[in-house]
Amino acid sequence: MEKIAVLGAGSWGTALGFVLADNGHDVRIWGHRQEIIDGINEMHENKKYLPGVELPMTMRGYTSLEEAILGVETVILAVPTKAIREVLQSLGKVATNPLTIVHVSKGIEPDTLLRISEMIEQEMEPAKLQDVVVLSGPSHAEEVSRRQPTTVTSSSKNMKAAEKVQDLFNNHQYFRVYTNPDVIGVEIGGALKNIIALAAGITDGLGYGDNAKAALMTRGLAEIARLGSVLGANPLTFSGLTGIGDLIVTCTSVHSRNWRAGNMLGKGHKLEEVLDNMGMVVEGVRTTKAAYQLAEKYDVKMPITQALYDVLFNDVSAKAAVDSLMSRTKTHEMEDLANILGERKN
Ligand SMILES: NC(=O)C1=CN([C@@H]2O[C@H](COP(=O)(O)OP(=O)(O)OC[C@H]3O[C@@H](n4cnc5c(N)ncnc54)[C@H](OP(=O)(O)O)[C@@H]3O)[C@@H](O)[C@H]2O)C=CC1
Ligand SMILES: O=C(CO)COP(=O)(O)O
Repeated sequence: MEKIAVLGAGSWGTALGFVLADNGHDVRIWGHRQEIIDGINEMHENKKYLPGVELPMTMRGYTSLEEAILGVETVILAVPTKAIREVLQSLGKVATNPLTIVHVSKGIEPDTLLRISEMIEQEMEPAKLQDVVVLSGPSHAEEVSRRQPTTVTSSSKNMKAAEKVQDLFNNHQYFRVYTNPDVIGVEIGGALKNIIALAAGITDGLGYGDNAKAALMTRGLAEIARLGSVLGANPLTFSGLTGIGDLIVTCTSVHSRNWRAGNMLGKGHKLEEVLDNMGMVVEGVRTTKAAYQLAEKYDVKMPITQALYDVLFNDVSAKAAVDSLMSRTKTHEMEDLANILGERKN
């Protein structure tokens, strides 16, 4: 049994705290909203982010970060990518011992183009950072917190740390954790699938069918793998849980905020209105900007990302974006991947 702090009292932080508490750990969940933390402590429910789920008594909520991390060696970082730096800066001020930081967020920072593990290494003083681990995979909070079978992957430069996190979370009833040493591939797959889920929501919203969604998922995975390989990922990771697995769950589930946001865009709603209505993070919007910038920087073809960027930020209509994708110059399906694999061999 270990004392573990979860930073972020949203859907995912709460659901992961639930798994850790089920596994017998002493879980301290930190959030910055008093009413959410009061709800967790007094009603054993996170009414805004996981309504209807009875949280274990052993899960305590805190609004003081200093109190939440007292005596803790492992911290789960579960806030949206946009809030990561702010939370790490607060953490750095109150941490007194080296921490293993397990991040579970799925995004890339626009402009710096950093993955989250890189942001953590940049923000935390080395004396306060033991290891960085990423936990990612096809896993909606709504299903995990109802103990429905789920599989995820734990990844770190230090495989011993990845295995420790595997042991902390693994639950024989409903939460199976694999390991993978490819941190780049795991983070890129998890972040970029949100772009494709937005696009899949858009085609559903436009009234297109399963053929369109299958095309987006398949060609979407091809462009994720193309960029990921250039960034140093193992291409095989994209056929795993954090690649195709997460792409499937996010593009096909009504739980997905990215899919739901895309669906509203496809039905003609404006981006601002969609984001205001969601009330939860839609990571794919900022990540589309970051991936667009990465594609330009590394000269990687990412037509779906580029089309979505135009819909989100250049006022191009969803229908026009689909038309432009369909009328692109004809090409060989495997051409780009064959080139990448050729380059990796040389
Ligand atoms: N939900 C899911 O099923 C899964 C989510 N993820 C990833 O987990 C990450 C977190 O998402 P999720 O929990 O779903 O998001 P939610 O929108 O459900 O919750 C986000 C939480 O973070 C809090 N927060 C935002 N900014 C700050 C800040 N500056 N300081 C402290 N707390 C802050 C929010 O507080 P407030 O109420 O004030 O906004 C809220 O409690 C994302 O990267 C997502 O992609 C990964 C796998 C599954
Ligand atoms: O990452 C997720 C499932 O694996 C959650 O996706 P959304 O953020 O689109 O809800």
